[in-house]
Amino acid sequence: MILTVDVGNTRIKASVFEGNTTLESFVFEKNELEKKIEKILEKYPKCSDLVVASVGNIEKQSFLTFENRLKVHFFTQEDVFPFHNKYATPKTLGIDRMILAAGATLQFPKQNRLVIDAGTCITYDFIDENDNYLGGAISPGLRLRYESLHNFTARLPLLTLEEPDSYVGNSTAQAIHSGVVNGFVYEIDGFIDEYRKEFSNFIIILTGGDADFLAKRLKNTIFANSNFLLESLSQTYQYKIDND
Ligand SMILES: Nc1ncnc2c1ncn2[C@@H]1O[C@H](COP(=O)(O)OP(=O)(O)O)[C@@H](O)[C@H]1O
Ligand SMILES: CC(C)(COP(=O)(O)O)[C@@H](O)C(=O)NCCC(=O)O
Ligand SMILES: [K+]
Repeated sequence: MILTVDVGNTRIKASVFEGNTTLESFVFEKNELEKKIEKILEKYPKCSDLVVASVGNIEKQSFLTFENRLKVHFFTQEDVFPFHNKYATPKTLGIDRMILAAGATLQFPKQNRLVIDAGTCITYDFIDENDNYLGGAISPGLRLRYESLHNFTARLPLLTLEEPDSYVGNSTAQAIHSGVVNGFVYEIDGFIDEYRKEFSNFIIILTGGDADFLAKRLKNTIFANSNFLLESLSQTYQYKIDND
């Protein structure tokens, strides 16, 4: 039994796995890290490994306190991954993106794959059918768009996610919702269309905190799985054990 932990820039997500089966998933804030992990381990004392991917400001040291109870593995760019990394700056590639790419490679062998993670940022990651990780894109996520409109202007209010009435927003609030939500959807559909011009066939995996909201709004059909990063973390860890 293993406990996987994904430290994003907004929240921490965790899942307990028995083999490939997810037993339970959790979401919590950064200041609750230790307390929540303690609780999970109390409930699942059979966890033998704690596996972490962090792009947030929580470092390896925060997990060392658990080392006397179980094996702790904190993924870094130095680990073995099941793809050939063609990124020009592999040392600065987000570990979350590497885990997503690894999960896509292991779960969907020998095909082109595009992974879209709609979290704090939207990240796009493309792995071709020969398992070359090519790169992708990073853009502001849904909440980040609402917040930056407010933070970097004098007159725009801070709004929370709402379905726009139309793409022609007829008030300040509706114009913001249209710009953020429709812009978000158009961007993703636009990227997918662009990839289609170059690669005739590829599967698309959509994940992240906004995946479910997005999935029904995209014109492209996609496979949405909000737990894909944690599932990938469990599979990549297994891959590491088998290939180290
Ligand atoms: N309770 C919540 N708190 C914060 N963000 C949330 C919540 N529920 C949904 N979201 C959405 O999830 C996105 C963040 O996704 P998440 O996958 O948690 O990010 P990260 O992995 O970067 O921490 C935000 O853009 C926001 O719209
Ligand atoms: C792009 C990210 C900030 C996304 O973080 P997230 O939205 O998952 O919290 C993260 O993957 C990161 O810090 N990447 C480093 C730069 C890169 O991947 O090239
Ligand atoms: K992301």
